[in-house]
Amino acid sequence: MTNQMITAQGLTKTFRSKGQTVEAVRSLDLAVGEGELVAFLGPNGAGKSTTLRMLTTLLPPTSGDAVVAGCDVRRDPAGVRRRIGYVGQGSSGGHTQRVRDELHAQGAFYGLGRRETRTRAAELIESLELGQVANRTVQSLSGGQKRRLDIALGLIHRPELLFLDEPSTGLDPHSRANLWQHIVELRRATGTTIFLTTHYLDEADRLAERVMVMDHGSVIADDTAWALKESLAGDRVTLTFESATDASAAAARLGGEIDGADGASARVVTVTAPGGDRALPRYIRELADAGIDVAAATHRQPTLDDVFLALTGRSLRDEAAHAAPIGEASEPVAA
Ligand SMILES: Nc1ncnc2c1ncn2[C@@H]1O[C@H](COP(=O)(O)OP(=O)(O)OP(=O)(O)O)[C@@H](O)[C@H]1O
Repeated sequence: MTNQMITAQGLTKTFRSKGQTVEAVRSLDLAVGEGELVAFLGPNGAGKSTTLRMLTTLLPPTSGDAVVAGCDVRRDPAGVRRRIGYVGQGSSGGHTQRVRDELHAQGAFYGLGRRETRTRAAELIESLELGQVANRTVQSLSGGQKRRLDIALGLIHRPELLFLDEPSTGLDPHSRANLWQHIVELRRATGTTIFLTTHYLDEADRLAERVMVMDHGSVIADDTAWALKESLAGDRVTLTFESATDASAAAARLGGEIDGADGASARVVTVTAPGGDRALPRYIRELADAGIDVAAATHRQPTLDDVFLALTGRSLRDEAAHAAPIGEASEPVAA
């Protein structure tokens, strides 16, 4: 059996502020095994960062327990911190220190000896391709280089477990892809367990072995991306007809939904079907036998956004677009 790197039972965080109570995390149970790469997804305000902050001992839980890298977050926070790396949302930007010196300072902070610090910094500079900028000041780095430095800083003491809070947010697609290549390669080489939050569903889909979806402070799904899509969303087959009458007859026959009440969308029917690529020709034949001609047809595999939609009736993409800006949360009075 795999050893557990993170376990939590009933982990809860309630903020009280100006007479209001926010239940940021509600009685969360979770288990992450050694060597896993787990992505934590959810809309803004779902409670992902608060969970990470409790697991990394930056925030005391209101109730519940968690053991992280073998240490209890309440009884041995120092032990947790020694064994984990944490890369938060804020970047290392603004420092006038050189990249190499920043890594040396971090090594000293973790109590590494001078020689070990230098060896380790050199290793990370190489593996995260920071060689060309190692003698530059941190503030002169690009966004992608800064995030790679953040990860190097989080790894200097060879943690068994690395927490990354939105590692790729704000990066352009090329830098995102490059950062991920480094994360995946590091993990392959060292077997480090990685627990991360991201708003990029495609990243979680492609790279994480397990996806946890959080909403309103609770985990509402926990499985591989493939299993979630297969069990909760199904493939989407979209059929377009010459008339709304044909569309409505087809929808009734196939158990599909008409996209809109009038106009062109009233002629479009969407059917959710497992193995949609195989279902599509069958639908077309069945409708032809009933005298209904299909004008156009497409098939699309489900995404993690479809999973969230199936679970909550809301789209994660829309939520992200309409989310309140960071900083609107009121100051906590009691934790
Ligand atoms: N220090 C705080 N004081 C009061 N409320 C807080 C505090 N920190 C977080 N919250 C509230 O707790 C809830 C969860 O916030 P959290 O930052 O954990 O969400 P998140 O899922 O990480 O969101 P995002 O994706 O935007 O980072 C939100 O309603 C937030 O406003």
